[in-house]
Amino acid sequence: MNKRVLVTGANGQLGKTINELFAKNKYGLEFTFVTKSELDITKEADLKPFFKNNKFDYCINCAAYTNVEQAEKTPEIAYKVNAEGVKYLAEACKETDTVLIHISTDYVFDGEKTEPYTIKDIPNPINEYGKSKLLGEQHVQDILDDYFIVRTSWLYSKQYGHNFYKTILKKAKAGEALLITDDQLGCPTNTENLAKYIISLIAIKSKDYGIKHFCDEGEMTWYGFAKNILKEHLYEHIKLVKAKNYRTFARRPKQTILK
Ligand SMILES: NC(=O)C1=CN([C@@H]2O[C@H](COP(=O)(O)OP(=O)(O)OC[C@H]3O[C@@H](n4cnc5c(N)ncnc54)[C@H](OP(=O)(O)O)[C@@H]3O)[C@@H](O)[C@H]2O)C=CC1
Ligand SMILES: Cc1cn([C@H]2C[C@H](O)[C@@H](COP(=O)(O)OP(=O)(O)O[C@H]3O[C@@H](C)C(=O)[C@@H](O)[C@H]3O)O2)c(=O)[nH]c1=O
Repeated sequence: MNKRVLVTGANGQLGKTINELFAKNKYGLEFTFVTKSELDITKEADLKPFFKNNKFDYCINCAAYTNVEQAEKTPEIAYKVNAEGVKYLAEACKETDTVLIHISTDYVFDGEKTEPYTIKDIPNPINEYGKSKLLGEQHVQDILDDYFIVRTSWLYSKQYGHNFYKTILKKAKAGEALLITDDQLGCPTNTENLAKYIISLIAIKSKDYGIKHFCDEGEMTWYGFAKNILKEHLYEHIKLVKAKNYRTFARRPKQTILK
């Protein structure tokens, strides 16, 4: 029998990628994609009947508040979605025996470790986005037994959404010189690879529940990532300057390579 899979936050870059790659019922999966306007995860009263009426086997939660800078200025919005909304989602999954595949972030770590972060390392987020995402993880762990928390890093789609990859291309196309921080180390992760990993958990009927780390190979700084993007698109003539202490509103962890 087909497994019924709900994807929340379907208008985001990961949601759209899952839709593009898997909506046509591959691997015997039957998908329902819901955008924020169709199912707002912070609306508890809408969420529970929706789950009860539909009987999903899995819920892939791609819904999140991902604006790291704005989260620092108005944290309550980030907590509402990334923590409270996730709690309601976990409760709805609990009541309906739905396995939750929840996506989290490398920004739950403080970045002070010199080695890659393992799933056993203790999170210690240094910005409001990371704190709100950690609280979301904790709700999932408190409420559910059958869950996957998939932490990933520096996510980008070449087609969909807002991300560093697209920002750099936009600036390069406009002929803007680029001043890019060289102070953080991480692994950019293409949404297509993450989407395949998530679906593989369902396809192989994994019951190895708990926290997972998934990122693409290749550690680099944002400067290095920008350099690669310019090279890929033959924009190597665009001026690219390493920034030390690039000023942002939110602090970012120095190194968040996920093992
Ligand atoms: N982007 C990144 O670099 C990284 C992301 N992640 C995590 O991966 C996951 C997917 O991220 P990504 O695809 O990049 O995120 P996006 O910001 O591209 O997409 C998130 C989606 O969630 C929607 N959304 C926001 N609030 C709600 C709500 N209350 N109810 C339902 N939907 C809502 C947004 O809608 P709208 O736009 O209309 O507000 C948007 O469509 C998230 O959990 C994120 O934290 C992890 C590491 C890196
Ligand atoms: C646009 C730009 C950014 N930067 C810096 C700012 C920041 O330190 C770094 C990355 O900038 P961004 O704002 O694009 O990325 P940021 O919002 O920090 O990305 C994070 O998003 C959340 C959702 C995650 O979960 C993380 O894994 C991570 O991907 O690059 C520059 O140095 N120059 C620039 O021109």
